Amino acid sequence: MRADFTKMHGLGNDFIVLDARTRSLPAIDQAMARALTDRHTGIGCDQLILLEPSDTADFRMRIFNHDGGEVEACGNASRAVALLHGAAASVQTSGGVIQVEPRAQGASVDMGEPRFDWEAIPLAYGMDTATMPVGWDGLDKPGAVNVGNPHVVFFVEDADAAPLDTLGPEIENDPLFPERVNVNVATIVNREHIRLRVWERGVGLTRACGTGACATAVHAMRCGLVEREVTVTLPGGDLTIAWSEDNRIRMTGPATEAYRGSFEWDDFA
Ligand SMILES: N[C@@H](CCC[C@H](N)C(=O)O)C(=O)O
Repeated sequence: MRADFTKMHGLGNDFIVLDARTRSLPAIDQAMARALTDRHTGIGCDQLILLEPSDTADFRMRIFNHDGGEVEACGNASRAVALLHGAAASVQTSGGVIQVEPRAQGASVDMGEPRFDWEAIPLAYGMDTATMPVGWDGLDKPGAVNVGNPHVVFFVEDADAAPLDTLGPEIENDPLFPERVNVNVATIVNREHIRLRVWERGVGLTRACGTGACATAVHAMRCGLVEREVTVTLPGGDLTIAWSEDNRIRMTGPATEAYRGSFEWDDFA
């Protein structure tokens, strides 16, 4: 069987989107997700996105990382699917229901409420998630936030100089994080601007991470370091993140369709 896909990205964090909302597709397992996301022998991307019908929202978005693992949330993909859908919609994810709204050249997304309890991150044992008493070779005292998926955030002098390629995988796989974790290193430029690099769980270094931008901005706001609306500059470009008085995170930024294509399902199954 031939299957259609759309190749999209949000600030260079790229996706294969498969749309099974009106035409069902065979089940996707971890091995198939890995085969499709492979940049040498597959189509290649950071995340594979599968759209399906939903009983509780306008549609459901499932997210598979580059390593094939299925995860709960993806901020950049939320904007991409808003663009693809072409209208405001509620989207069921395993991290919660989010609200997407296409905008000129992108989308704005209500990402829901952040969670700070150590059990909700999740961490292996209890501690203060605003200033965690832990460290890894010079990266220390991070904060932890769950914005649908788990994040740890380090404030550093110079995010570009942080050794994320070596410490990222170490921290991602530390037993402190039973579900593993996305690792953010951030520099506060001023009260309205943060620079950020992200080591994504199940992927590695990416050009941008929407949930990482949300988690980092909210942690910086929780620490009183920035205003309740900030620009977060990632290697791939800028996102605007706001945390409202009623505890909801709004992310606004670009999304792009790169091209469409099709592939033979059995070649990857
Ligand atoms: N690229 C994403 C996050 C994708 C999932 C993440 N790697 C995880 O494992 O939680 C984003 O834009 O938020």
